[in-house]
Amino acid sequence: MLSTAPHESQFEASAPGAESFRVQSDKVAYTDSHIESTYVYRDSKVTKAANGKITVLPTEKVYSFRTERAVPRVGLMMVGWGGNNGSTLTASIIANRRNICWRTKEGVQTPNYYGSVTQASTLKLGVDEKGQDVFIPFSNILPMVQPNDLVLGGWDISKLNLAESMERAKVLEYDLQRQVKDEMEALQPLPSIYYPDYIAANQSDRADNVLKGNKQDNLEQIRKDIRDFKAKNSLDKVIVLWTANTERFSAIIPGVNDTANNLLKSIREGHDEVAPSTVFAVASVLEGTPFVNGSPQNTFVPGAVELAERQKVYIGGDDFKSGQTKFKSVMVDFLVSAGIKPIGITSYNHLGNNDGKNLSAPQQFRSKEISKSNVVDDMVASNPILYKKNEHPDHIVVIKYCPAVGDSKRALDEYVSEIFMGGRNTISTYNVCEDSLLASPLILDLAIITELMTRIQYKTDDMADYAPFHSVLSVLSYMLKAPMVPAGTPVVNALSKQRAAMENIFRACVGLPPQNDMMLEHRAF
Ligand SMILES: NC(=O)c1ccc[n+]([C@@H]2O[C@H](COP(=O)([O-])OP(=O)(O)OC[C@H]3O[C@@H](n4cnc5c(N)ncnc54)[C@H](O)[C@@H]3O)[C@@H](O)[C@H]2O)c1
Ligand SMILES: O=P([O-])([O-])O[C@@H]1[C@@H](O)[C@H](O)[C@@H](O)[C@H](O)[C@@H]1O
Repeated sequence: MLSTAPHESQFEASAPGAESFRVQSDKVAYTDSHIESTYVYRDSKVTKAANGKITVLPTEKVYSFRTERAVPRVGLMMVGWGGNNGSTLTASIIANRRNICWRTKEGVQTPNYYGSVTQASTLKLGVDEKGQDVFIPFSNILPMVQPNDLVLGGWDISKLNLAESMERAKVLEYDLQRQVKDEMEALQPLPSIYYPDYIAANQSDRADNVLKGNKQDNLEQIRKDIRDFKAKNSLDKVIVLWTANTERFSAIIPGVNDTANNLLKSIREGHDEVAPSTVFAVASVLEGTPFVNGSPQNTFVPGAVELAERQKVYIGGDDFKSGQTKFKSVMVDFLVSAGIKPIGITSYNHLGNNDGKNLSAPQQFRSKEISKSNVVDDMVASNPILYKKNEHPDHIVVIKYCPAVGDSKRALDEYVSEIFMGGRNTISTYNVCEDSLLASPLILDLAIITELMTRIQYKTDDMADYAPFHSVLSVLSYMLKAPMVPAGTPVVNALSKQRAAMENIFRACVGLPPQNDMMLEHRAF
């Protein structure tokens, strides 16, 4: 009998910062300071004998997790604070914090955090006594920083204050801008590092707020800025996040940036091949402050990664996955997992904001082309039925600068696939991505989840004590086009897998099993 019952579910939300639920299990303990869980991590080990016979052995490994419950006072320092993303996020947090509403031709708008996975998505906690799903806000799974509580600051090579930057960005409606203007005017980006060779020459007219001195002076100044910001605002923690312009790639040079000590020496000596973003990353790591790269350049040269690992400081990147690429990481996952073979992916967009202006220069475009092009590799590699070894779809990335469209990027994509019996399927999409309105919530999630990870430790039976995760925070991959992972570990771009990994790690921290969607209770009864 076909059921016409509506799919009813429950939604349980709690006041910001209040405990939303307790897991009743002998595998979970709630102390005043921590949530402690014991989690059985199950997987399958596959072995292939010489005769080709494959054996699969289910495995179990016990992890103990502990999460500090106290949410600290957190500062977010953005590099490129005066940019479209930085100014849009800042104004939006002010609007949410003060519940500022504004009028548009559609009527009265209210502030929200749509597009943030932590603030505007939910996860299934379980089922109630009627078998109905119970959902909670994603942010309720573990104690997380509330966006409204973030203390914002940062640097920019442009000396405009945040109100002038917001006006220059032309992202937010005037009626909202006018209501936050006073508070935004008081926000002034700190002078920043400017090495003209690293960003497009067309950015030079913005560079009127620039640090003097050599690279070592710059490093020490940025470290001091972080310390001063933390002290001035009585912060417990700071997260530094790069949302400044896309830089050209740095050449990886043995003896220059291949090890932590060589990189520190190169900064002392003022070597040309050390980018501003790498100086910021080194400064952050030396201050014990996590650093996240929202742009595509290779900020994290091998020496920077080694330094972060040595200092046990979290780093993450690269390049916010906000619209066109986010969609691509869903489309290709859908096609390949459905047994359909994409053979041509043509990814074109034009945008008219300053990001687009910077990307109109070849070297800066090349950085972006790399991060946008690699996003399908894991999905293609997962299906040798469709793809021979080293076979890939044709994947074209085109970005054009068109001032007329401003921040409202137009993404036109075409997916040509081989289907049943030699057939062809073509899917074309036209996606108007309001770039900064899509990227700003991701900056929130990157900061909030990075901070949460600094409060989670794990321990396995063969470890004497708890330890932090690996310094390269691959759990941030859902928000990033070119996810950084610990050396030798797999890169996952498929959006659904990225979200599941993040959710299930946090579920394990409160002793809950992974979400598996088997719904056996509705199938076998
Ligand atoms: N949807 C998106 O907006 C999106 C998605 C993915 C990646 N990104 C990346 O995020 C970054 C910011 O995007 P945006 O739209 O805000 O760009 P933007 O050009 O509006 O802002 C960048 C800001 O960085 C400043 N800047 C440049 N070099 C600097 C330095 N060395 N130190 C401090 N400030 C510096 C510029 O003056 C500018 O204010 C770009 O690299 C872009 O490629 C954006
Ligand atoms: O929408 P998305 O692909 O995730 O990301 C965007 C790109 O499509 C666009 O080409 C680029 O200019 C932006 O900086 C951003 O990277």
